[in-house]
Amino acid sequence: MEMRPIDDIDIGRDLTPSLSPLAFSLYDSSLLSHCSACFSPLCPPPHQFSPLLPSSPINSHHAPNPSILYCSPQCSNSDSDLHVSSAEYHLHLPHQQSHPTSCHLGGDTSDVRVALRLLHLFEKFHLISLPNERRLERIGGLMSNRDKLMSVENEEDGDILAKIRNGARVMVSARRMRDGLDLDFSGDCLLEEAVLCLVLTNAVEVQVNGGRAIGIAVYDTTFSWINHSCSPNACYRFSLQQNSQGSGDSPLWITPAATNTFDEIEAIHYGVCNKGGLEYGPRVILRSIKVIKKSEEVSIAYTDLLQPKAMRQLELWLKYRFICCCRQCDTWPPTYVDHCLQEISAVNLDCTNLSSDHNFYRDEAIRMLIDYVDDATSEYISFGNPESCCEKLENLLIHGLPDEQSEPKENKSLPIFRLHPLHHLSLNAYTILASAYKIRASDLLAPNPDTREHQLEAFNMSRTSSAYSFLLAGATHHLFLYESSLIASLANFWTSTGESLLSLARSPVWNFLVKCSLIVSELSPFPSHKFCKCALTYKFEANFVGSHDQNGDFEERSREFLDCIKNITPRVWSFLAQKDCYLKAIKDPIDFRWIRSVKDFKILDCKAHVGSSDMERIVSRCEVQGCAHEERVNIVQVHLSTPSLSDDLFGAGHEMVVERVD
Ligand SMILES: C[S@@+](CC[C@H](N)C(=O)[O-])C[C@H]1O[C@@H](n2cnc3c(N)ncnc32)[C@H](O)[C@@H]1O
Repeated sequence: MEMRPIDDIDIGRDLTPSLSPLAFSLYDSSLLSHCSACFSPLCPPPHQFSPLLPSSPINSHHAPNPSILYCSPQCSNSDSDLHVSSAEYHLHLPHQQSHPTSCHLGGDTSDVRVALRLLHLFEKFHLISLPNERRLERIGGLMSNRDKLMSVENEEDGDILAKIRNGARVMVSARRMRDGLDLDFSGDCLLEEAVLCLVLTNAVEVQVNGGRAIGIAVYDTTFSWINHSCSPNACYRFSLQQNSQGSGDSPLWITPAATNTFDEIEAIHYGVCNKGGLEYGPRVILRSIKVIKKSEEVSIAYTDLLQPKAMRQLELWLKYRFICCCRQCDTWPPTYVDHCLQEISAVNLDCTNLSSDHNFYRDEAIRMLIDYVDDATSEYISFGNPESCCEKLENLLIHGLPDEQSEPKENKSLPIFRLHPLHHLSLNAYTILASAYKIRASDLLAPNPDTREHQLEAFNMSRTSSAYSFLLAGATHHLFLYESSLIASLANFWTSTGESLLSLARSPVWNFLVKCSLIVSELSPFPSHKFCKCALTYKFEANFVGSHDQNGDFEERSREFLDCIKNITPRVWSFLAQKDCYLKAIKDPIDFRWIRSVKDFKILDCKAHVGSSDMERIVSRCEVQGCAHEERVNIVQVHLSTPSLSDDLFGAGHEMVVERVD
């Protein structure tokens, strides 16, 4: 099945009203911090409410070891019945180790909890018709993809199969406990497996506050029949407001299209499933991000588009078992964006002598770089040490892989590989660094909020955090110029950057720095505390929220926004970047024209960064490499000098390896 528009669609239009979920659940990590019914953050006890069990009073926050919590009696009232009748109540979480259902689930249980809730819904609407296995490929119109997900071709497939099998057995146990049946069960779990596969195939992550994912939800066929593309023409956002379906909602602009008769027959279930949406929980709204012709398919991204092609393809295969053949994936040589996201620099690579060894070392280096970034990130996420995480990531960004990581093979010295600022690992690093510096700032202030010294240090960390946000947005902005579907991530990054800058300018230290003339004069009139939001955001909301003419002067607003960014960047960047070695080396966080693949390498663009004789060397080296290998060649923009921190880290010293097939 797929979805198509009912008419030609402009860019920036809501294509659906806000759609209610069929089932949803928080990730285990958010269960004690967010309400399980409305997903809003929980206040500290006693303003937390346990599920209402058949015999318990409504404010039963003293219930022993509840697995889920609500923010209000109303939320508890709405969801408790489903929690109990779906048998989710009988599914215990890993922290409740003694329970028979807990030992089978190693990781997060949200998939299993959503599957239990969906199974209950399907039974309620009589959508399950056992023992016909064919029916388990699609339930209520939603594809389970069971056959593909449960077939094993390699080791990773085996892990997924085990996860599905274990999850299905846990579901059976929970349902049998609910029904008072013997837990010693030896039958099959076909139905539970199919519903769990259906969740893996159709669930989307629910993101709040521009990016943080706190749970998953499954929507009806209007949303779930939309296929994936790595260059999608639509994106989606969530609304956590209760009863948000109202007069401001867009009408439905999309309709199903079937590719075979079986699917057409299944579409009969479409209406049934559509009536099963819950009246609470995260709602989803689809929006066009490109002009879409009536004959075109509507597509969204199932994966993070800021990953290079190989990673996107691997993720899509592991999660959904299809090979994406979209325009972005089918292009060879890879698109400019894919070049940028995947290629690494080799500092000491002698490019007159490129051999297959270098490709081998390069692949090894990529693996080591990924492991290194993972290790550094887990210092922060798993071990609560943001300082060590910052140190490791910045070391990597500045110096490349540390020496001990790249041991020489057979007495040959290895090329030193370095990430350039648009590589997907650099983008990951900026995200983590922005968050880690922010946490370090608040950790520093927590015990000593009034000490001027601590305030200043915390302010410096906050400004470094803002700078990394800015750099992430600027780098993504550059990629967006070549791939417009990156708009959804980009919008989130600019929003976080704006919020981070405004909170910096509202901090008490800002006024102190202004008084001491420590803030450069161009910045002192920054309209800090007057606004809690960007003035353009106010304008945008006034024009577009609730308006059916959403396309109105969208383009003009976008231009205004870009002008604003270009205007403030020179004034703001040097101030933000001044406390950080890596950031200081980046002259302009939104202008990355100096990173060019040879294909569109323009001498004029680079003259600003290197002298003309250097320029000639670059071009001639590229030509030499281009002629030297006929099939697959590495073209290296020559590293002109060993970069040092006092140099422009990426300007004169930058190089980038670009692969192409002649
Ligand atoms: C959420 S469903 C999308 C609707 C689905 N086509 C259907 O018929 O119900 C996700 C599944 O659709 C298929 N799919 C989605 N996008 C695809 C693509 N670009 N190429 C091939 N299969 C795709 C995969 O089987 C995937 O597991």
